Order: sequence, then C-alpha cells, then structure tokens
Amino acid sequence: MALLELDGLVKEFGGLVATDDVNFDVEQGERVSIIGPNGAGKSTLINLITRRLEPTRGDIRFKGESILGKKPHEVVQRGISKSFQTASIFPELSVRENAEIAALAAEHGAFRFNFLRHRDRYPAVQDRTRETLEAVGLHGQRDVTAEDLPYGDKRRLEIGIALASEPDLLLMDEPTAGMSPDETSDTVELIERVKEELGLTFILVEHDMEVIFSISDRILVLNRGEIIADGTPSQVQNNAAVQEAYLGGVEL
Ligand SMILES: Nc1ncnc2c1ncn2[C@@H]1O[C@H](COP(=O)(O)OP(=O)(O)OP(=O)(O)O)[C@@H](O)[C@H]1O
Repeated sequence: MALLELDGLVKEFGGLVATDDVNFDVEQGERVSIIGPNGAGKSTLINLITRRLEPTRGDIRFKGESILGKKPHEVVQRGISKSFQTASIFPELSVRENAEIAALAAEHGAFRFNFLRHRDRYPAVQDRTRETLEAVGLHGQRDVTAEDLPYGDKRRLEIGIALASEPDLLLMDEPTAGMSPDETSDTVELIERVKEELGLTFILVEHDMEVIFSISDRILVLNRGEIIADGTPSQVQNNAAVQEAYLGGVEL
C-alpha cells in the first residue's frame, strides 16, 4: 500500500479547473517534486492534501484511509505536515517556544493558548523540542525571538516546526523562495540531511531546477491542472512534452 494515494482528484474554482483528474501514489520513503508553469495547480494540489481546500471530486487516501472529512489539524496528527506555511511562526515568541508549540500541538491536538503555561508537564515535548532544534541547527539560537532571526534561519525554523510533529509525509511549498544562493544551498543541505537522518517521505513544490534535480527521486509535471509526466529526473528532463509545455521548447 502506498503512503499517499490521489484518486481522480478534481478541484474547480467556478469555471476554472485547477486540478484535473489527478492520480498518483507516493510510496514510503519517496522524495517527489512537483513542477509546472505558473498557475499549473501545484499549490492547489498541496492545499488539497493538507485539507485546506475541499476537492470537487475524487479521493485522497493516507495510509490506506480516506482523509476527506478530516480537519487540517487531524491530518497533521495522522502524519502529514507542511512547511513554509504562511504564518507558521509566532514572531514574538522565542525559537524554543515556537518549536514547543509545534511539538505540543502534534501530541495534543489543535493549538490552544494555554499550551505554553503547561509545557513543563510534558517531558516528551521538551525532548522533541530539543531534538527538532538540533536537527535544523537552531539549538544555539533557542532563546532568540523568532522575528529577530535572519531570513534563512526563519525558514529553517519553519522546517523545524513542520518536523516537530514527526510527520510521515512532509509537504514543502517553495522552500527556497526568496533566498540568497548561500541560503538556498544551506536549505538544500538541511533537506538532504533530514531526508537521510529521518528517512523522510516528502513532496516538494519548487521552481529552482538545481534544487529539484539534487533532492528528488521522482518528478511530477503539472500543466493546466493535469499531470503530463511522472518519472525520474532524467526521464523528465528528456521528455519532449515537458520541454514543450513547461519551457516552450527550451532545454531543461
Ligand atoms: N482560491 C482560489 N480561487 C480561485 N481561483 C484560484 C484559487 N486558487 C488558485 N486558483 C486558480 O487555480 C489555478 C491554479 O493555481 P495554483 O496556485 O494552484 O497554481 P501554481 O501551479 O501553484 O502556480 P504558481 O507556480 O504561480 O504558484 C490558477 O489559475 C489560479 O488562478
């Protein structure tokens, strides 16, 4: 059984078909990138998987069970986490408090405002917080207020927040957007490290081809809501339909 199964997934916005009969499986341990031109439906697909959007038709199964009907936080508790979510960081709290909230929410359900007051009652949360901050290289900055972190470190903290729930599947929407070349290579290194250390399964939406080719086992190409190619990086690179649709004939 695949970890994630998308079955005939359609999302319409009024007359516009943003995802058009999308079918694919993701196996445990696979690292999948989704590419495609602007407006192809990539973010829509991610938002359907995290239950931020309701599909018009079709089904999404995780570990063999349909997740339609589940709330976004229930999906997180089942093991799907998304990084680079707008406003996943609480800017006025410290790096450590941000990781604690994520670890607490993963164990005890949707965020509640009295979480931090009771955090010492949960030693497992303290361990998870420390491990998470060590994994993303922010343990030394644990007492820094999140809004004072440099941009690249904020994005690291976002990855940490997503990892704190110990997901089975991590979704990343443009992890290197807005980063300098140095921050991009640090982020790629971080993703490589967590992928090796945690054996993580992930789906990545990204525009940067270097990032995609260095960290994916498999690439799905979306065009106008439809999957037009699904294969290894070299299969996709040599696919004529992809070159035509995605880059207007320019070689990848
Ligand atoms: N909430 C919405 N209401 C109406 N139309 C939407 C909504 N969200 C997305 N769309 C439309 O659905 C289509 C797919 O958009 P989506 O954001 O998923 O594409 P994308 O591949 O992620 O694009 P980009 O690379 O530019 O982020 C676009 O035509 C977009 O305008």
